[in-house]
Amino acid sequence: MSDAPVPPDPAAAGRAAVEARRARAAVKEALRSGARGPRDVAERAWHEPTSPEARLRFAEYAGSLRGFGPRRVERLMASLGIAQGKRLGGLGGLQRERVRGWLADVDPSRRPRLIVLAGPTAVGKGTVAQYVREHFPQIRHSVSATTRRSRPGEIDGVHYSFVSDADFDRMVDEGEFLEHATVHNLSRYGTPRSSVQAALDEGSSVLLEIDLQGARQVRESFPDAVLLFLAPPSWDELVRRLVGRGTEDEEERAKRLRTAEVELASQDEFDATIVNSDVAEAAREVVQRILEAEAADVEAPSRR
Ligand SMILES: Nc1ncnc2c1ncn2[C@@H]1O[C@H](COP(=O)(O)OP(=O)(O)OP(=O)(O)O)[C@@H](O)[C@H]1O
Ligand SMILES: Nc1nc2c(ncn2[C@@H]2O[C@H](COP(=O)(O)O)[C@@H](O)[C@H]2O)c(=O)[nH]1
Repeated sequence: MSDAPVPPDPAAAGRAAVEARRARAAVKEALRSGARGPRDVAERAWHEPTSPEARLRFAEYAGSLRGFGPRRVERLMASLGIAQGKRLGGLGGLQRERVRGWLADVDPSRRPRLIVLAGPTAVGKGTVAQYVREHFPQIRHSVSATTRRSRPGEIDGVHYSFVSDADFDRMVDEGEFLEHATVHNLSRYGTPRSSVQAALDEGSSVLLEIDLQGARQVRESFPDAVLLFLAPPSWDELVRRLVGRGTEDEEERAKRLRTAEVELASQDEFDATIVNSDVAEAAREVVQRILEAEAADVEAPSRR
């Protein structure tokens, strides 16, 4: 094979540029229509430097907000010390802090919430949460720590932080968990306090996919958290999903189903039950509940 440099493909570059413009236009339209809030867009830009949000010019971003004409955008940029042409993803640390301060005034109509998604084993919590992750990037997801071994395909730091028993003990002792529990009498799981608090402070709601014991602990320490219970269409379907997933042996499946009976009996403790017959529909219902909760009670002081 030759080592000669591959000549650029102008047609492919042109197509990519058109696609990128389209993606930025979609973000602006979402801001204009109110489908996405300005805080969500800014945080996404800062967390994902290659995203369309990051490539959006600040002037276009601010200009997409209701009530922000060119003169107002110009004044805003001058007051925040942002030069013309600057992209959202290119803002420095100080500029980001100033933008966050401004957003706190401009978007006071939404309050970030802690959302618990619980439900029996294999009901589809992970599948629904993954759908939310892919289609509704404004909602953040907590990555739990666990002492269980990773399954094939699971990535440390993405699906879970896989830790030893000793590390888990240390994290408990140092108060690093917002809640933690031994689940199915097998392994320990815990929600990291600092990353969840950081996301809330940045104005994003955070979804916790945790068990019933964890849900109860969250309700104690965050009385304004929203607790959603994901239920199966039927018991038989739940068993089919657990067996079909094929990640547990017979003995562990039996343990999980025993926990599932207890969890199904606890639905009344939750703010809402969502039946997972169809993944996309269940995910949309979860997001709908989150948006409603963010918009509710904004005048009420946080009880946290
Ligand atoms: N609506 C659905 N219809 C059919 N199958 C589904 C649906 N939702 C999820 N599943 C399937 O059910 C199985 C279990 O899903 P998943 O692993 O997401 O459950 P879970 O609630 O996160 O389980 P656990 O609590 O044990 O971790 C998977 O094989 C998944 O593909
Ligand atoms: N209390 C908590 N429960 C958690 C947390 N992370 C996950 N879980 C729950 O554990 C079971 C089993 O999960 P699996 O990945 O081993 O199948 C499931 O119900 C999860 O929701 C957590 O941080 N705290």
